[in-house]
Amino acid sequence: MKTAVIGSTGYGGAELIRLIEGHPHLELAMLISTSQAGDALSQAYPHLRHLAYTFQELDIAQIGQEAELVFLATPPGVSGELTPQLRAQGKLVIDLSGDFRLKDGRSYEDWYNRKAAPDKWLAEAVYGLPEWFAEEIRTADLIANPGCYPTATLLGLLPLLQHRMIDQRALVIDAKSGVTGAGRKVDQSLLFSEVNENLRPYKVDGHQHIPEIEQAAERLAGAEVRVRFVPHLVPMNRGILVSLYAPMLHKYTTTEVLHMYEEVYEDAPFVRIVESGWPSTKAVQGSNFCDIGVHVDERTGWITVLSVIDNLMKGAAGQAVQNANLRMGWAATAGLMQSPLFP
Ligand SMILES: NC(=O)C1=CN([C@@H]2O[C@H](COP(=O)(O)OP(=O)(O)OC[C@H]3O[C@@H](n4cnc5c(N)ncnc54)[C@H](OP(=O)(O)O)[C@@H]3O)[C@@H](O)[C@H]2O)C=CC1
Ligand SMILES: CC(=O)N[C@@H](CCC(=O)OP(=O)(O)O)C(=O)O
Repeated sequence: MKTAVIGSTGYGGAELIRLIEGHPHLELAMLISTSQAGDALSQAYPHLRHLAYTFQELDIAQIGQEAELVFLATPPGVSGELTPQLRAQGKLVIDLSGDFRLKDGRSYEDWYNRKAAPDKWLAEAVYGLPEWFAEEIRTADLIANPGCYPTATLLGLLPLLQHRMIDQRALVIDAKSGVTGAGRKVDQSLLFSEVNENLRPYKVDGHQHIPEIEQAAERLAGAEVRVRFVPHLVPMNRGILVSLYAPMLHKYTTTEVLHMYEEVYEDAPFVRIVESGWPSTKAVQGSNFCDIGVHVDERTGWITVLSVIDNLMKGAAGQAVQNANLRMGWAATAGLMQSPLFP
């Protein structure tokens, strides 16, 4: 299937190129760059110098002629503009940004502080978390790939809500991300000297992924969900660790809850339940896996869920390819079964 990547000089774009190159059914037809059109791919990404591609201008009409599937790996606000034009050309669109994840345009405007896409397109978009919303994704023409933090959080949280095991109004989510989560843009706060040997919270007073987490959680809970979410920046390249804490509604043992998770994710090839030891970001690095561990503290009646992903894989490009596989009826694992990179 002929594929275009818009935003191909960014980290998400580079990961998409790597995955599409190794995919049995996807073919890289166009690499779009608004800043480096005419340059060789190897100028932006020397590690891909074996691939003889040149970046092309953003030209919607040409994409219309040369590609069937378009991945948008662009900053917020861009796909809201481009997607209606691409859909008008009949293209299948998978958007890695937050532009189509929230159904309520006013909520997007509040949290992202920019104009939302038109309601018509927000209504058409399907939230692309394949483990939970596969039926809708199979027939979708516009897939809103989830955010990195929401992916790690929801894969850990939704089984508990589905089984009514926790108080959904008292969820505490402590999240930590590697620096590639912020993209390849130049930013003083992301300099080596500011990030290295440092651990710092950010957006403590409100992160744009809060409404996304609550929106998906409410679908499973059937009731209002409120989360207290605080992200932290960690001096490493890739990886997200989410630690989620909630009071349990009844008494369960860790073994019982682990068994429940095993059943829920029995047919999910990318979710690995960690039964002994604890999840760690290195164990999923470079892969599309999400590792989940749980612990019930019988003394306090609280559960801790620990969930890890590689933000650029299951948190972005890997999940986008997983959505393409599902939408096209290919094997869920097509082009995605790379083992994690270790050490
Ligand atoms: N990094 C991560 O872990 C995750 C990122 N995301 C989301 O995915 C999207 C991409 O993220 P990421 O790759 O990290 O970001 P980057 O900043 O690394 O790359 C974004 C790319 O978008 C292109 N771009 C910028 N402005 C425009 C424009 N006006 N029109 C078209 N293209 C433009 C640029 O490429 P060029 O100059 O070549 O056009 C740029 O390289 C973002 O929305 C992000 O929030 C989601 C989950 C995880
Ligand atoms: C480390 C870091 O800065 N991470 C980013 C993740 C951005 C992202 O994925 O945001 P959208 O897709 O919702 O735009 C952040 O916390 O804002």
